[in-house]
Amino acid sequence: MPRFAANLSMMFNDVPFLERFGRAAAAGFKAVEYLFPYDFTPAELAERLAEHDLRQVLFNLPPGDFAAGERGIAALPGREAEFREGVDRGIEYAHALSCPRLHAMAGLVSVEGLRPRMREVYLENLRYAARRLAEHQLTLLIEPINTRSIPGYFINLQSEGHAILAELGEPNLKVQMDFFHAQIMEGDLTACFKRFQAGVGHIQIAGVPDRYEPDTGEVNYPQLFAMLDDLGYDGWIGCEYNPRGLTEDGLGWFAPWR
Ligand SMILES: O=C(O)[C@@H](O)C(=O)CO
Ligand SMILES: [Mg+2]
Repeated sequence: MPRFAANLSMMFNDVPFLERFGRAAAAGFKAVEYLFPYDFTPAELAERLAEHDLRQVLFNLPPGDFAAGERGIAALPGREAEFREGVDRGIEYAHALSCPRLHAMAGLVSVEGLRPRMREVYLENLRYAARRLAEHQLTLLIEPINTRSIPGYFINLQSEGHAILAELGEPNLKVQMDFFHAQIMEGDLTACFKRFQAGVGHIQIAGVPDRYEPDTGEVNYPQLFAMLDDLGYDGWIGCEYNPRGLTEDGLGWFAPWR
C-alpha cells in the first residue's frame, strides 16, 4: 500500500506554515515533507511533529539565496564552503526532526560553457555530503527537475541522476524521482521507474501539466501506485502539488489510502 507524505510547502497553504501540520494530520496524513525548515527552530518544528503524531520524511539542504532566484548550490563553483556549512545545518535539523533523508539542490547553469566545471564541483560536493550524512545514517537525494518549472536547472533527466549515482558509488546517495518532472521531460514512467528502481530513494507526485492534484491531468496515478506496490516500492510518496482550491476539497484521490 502506498504511503503518502503531505508536502507542506504547497498543501494547506491557506494558513501559516506551522498550522499546516495539524491540517495534514486531520486530513489523514501520517507523514510530511517540505522544502526548507530554516525559518523555524528545530525545536518548534519537532514540537509540531510530536503534537500531531507526524513523521518528517524529507526536507532540502540550504539552497543559497532562494528568494533571489537561486535553486541550490551543490553544482556551483566557488560556493563549496557554503555548501559544506549547509550540510552541517541540515544534519542538525535532521537529528532534531528524526528525518532520514535530505535533498541537495544542484543550482542553475548561468553559462553553458561552465557545465563541465559544474559537474566536477557537483560530484565533489555530493561525495562529501553523502559521506558526512552516512556518519549519521542519513540518505542524500538529488532530483532531476524539468526545464519548464526551473529553466537552467543543472540536472533534468532521470538518467542523468542515476549516472551520477553510478559514478560516485556512495550507497546512501539516491535519486528523488518526481513523476511530475519525469513526465514532462521523458514520459514512459513505468519503464523509467523499473529501469532505475534500485537507485530511487523517494518519489513525488503531481498532476501534469498544471501541478495540481494527482487526479487531474495526463498521468494515470492509480495505475502507477499499483505498479509501485507490485514492484515492492516501500518508500514514501510526497504529494508535491498545488491544490486547485482548499486542500481538503481536492483530497478525493487520497480517500482509498487514508
Ligand atoms: O520538485 C521540486 O520542485 C522539489 O522537489 C524541490 O525540492 C525543488 O524545488
Ligand atoms: Mg519534487
